[in-house]
Amino acid sequence: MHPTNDPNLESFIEVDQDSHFPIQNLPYGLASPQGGGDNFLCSAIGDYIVNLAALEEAGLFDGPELDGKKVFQESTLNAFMDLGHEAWNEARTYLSKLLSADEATLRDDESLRQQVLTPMDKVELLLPIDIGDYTDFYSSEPHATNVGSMFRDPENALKPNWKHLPVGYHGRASSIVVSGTDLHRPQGQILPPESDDTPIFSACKLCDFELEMGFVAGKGNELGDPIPVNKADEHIFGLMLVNDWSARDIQKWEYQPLGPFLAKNWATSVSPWIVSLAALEPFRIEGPDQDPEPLPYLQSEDNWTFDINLDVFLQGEDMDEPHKICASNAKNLYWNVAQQLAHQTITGCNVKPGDLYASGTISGEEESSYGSMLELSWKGTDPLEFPNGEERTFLEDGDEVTMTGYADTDEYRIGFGEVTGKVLPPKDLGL
Ligand SMILES: O=C(O)/C=C/C(=O)CC(=O)CC(=O)O
Ligand SMILES: [Ca+2]
Ligand SMILES: [Mg+2]
Repeated sequence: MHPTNDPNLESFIEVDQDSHFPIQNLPYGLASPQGGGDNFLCSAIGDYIVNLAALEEAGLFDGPELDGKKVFQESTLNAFMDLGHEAWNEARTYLSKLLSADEATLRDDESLRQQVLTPMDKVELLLPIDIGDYTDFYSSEPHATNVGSMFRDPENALKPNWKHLPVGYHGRASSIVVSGTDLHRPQGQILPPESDDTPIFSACKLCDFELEMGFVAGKGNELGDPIPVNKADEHIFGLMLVNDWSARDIQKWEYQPLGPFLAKNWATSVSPWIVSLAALEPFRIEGPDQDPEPLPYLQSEDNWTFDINLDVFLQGEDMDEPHKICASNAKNLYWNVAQQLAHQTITGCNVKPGDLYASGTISGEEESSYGSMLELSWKGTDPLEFPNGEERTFLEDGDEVTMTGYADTDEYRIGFGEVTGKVLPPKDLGL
């Protein structure tokens, strides 16, 4: 085990047992101080934000990879990600040491601590990466089976390609927003119930979320040179929570034969934190049996996956608190991130630092682990009931959806924080 993952490692900063941010995590983000001042790239420990720009400025990242670099003075993580996995590991090792209980450099320097540590509730967290391209896969078998059954044919829910390749589509990067951004219900073409072929213009009536995880590409590849599946780790910087908001009625009418288009381009929300692959290393578990055996370019050594708990909460305007409506896990994915990246690039397609690759909706076998309203309410036929007597088939105006994710051991928890967003009423477009 890498020393930065040692469960016995402790920081001089107190961290609650159930905090998402023990010293073994050290996620990456971008903070904006509430009282004004410049944004800065950061990490987190317990209830504190760690200013990476200040640590760099103080010359404390002085290893062979990072010495003299100014990557943390930037307004996104892209330049740092472009340095590659050896630089990421060096930053993690140095940060882990600086924050550890038996290292005096930061612990005993009051003025440096003032510059570097800020209570988390004194900053706003922004999107820490510049996302050039966004791909969304479709990699959970229960989800693909459920959607295939509802949209097409329950007898042939999975298309013949599904177990041979990680099905995906190219999404829209410009509308990716950070947690806390509220969104207007989208409008567009939908089919009214009385027609099979003549659409109307309407606000979306079947507004949905999708529980997903995304990985962020770090170092890219040259056009023409695929990333081999067992080298994918070196190109994946870390993981985020993703809510791929979806307009199911727009989708149902527009999607054939090229796949989702406007149904999913109006917003995709992500957590402000990127958790590194290095921090998730202890949570790699054996993946599902893949039968038929994938083609060689998709054969991932040890066929691993991640064990990460994922929960979804919904709070309507008249509800006193958020209610858990889904408990799923990243291990419900059939295809892992290495296979997804190998597949994305096998044609020679190049990826760039900051590209986002979402997993697809992560549903498990149990109804309580379905990762979308479409599945939870079974296309609106089986409403969810809430303690205040309200029901939901799809999202209503004012509904706030919050997703959270964490991997657990007995000793500590590696969390992603949360991704949250509220559905606002449709804008008046004067149409
Ligand atoms: O099966 C379909 O027609 C499309 C299903 C989806 O909603 C695509 C999608 O966003 C992938 C996913 O989240 O799993
Ligand atoms: Ca999706
Ligand atoms: Mg989207």
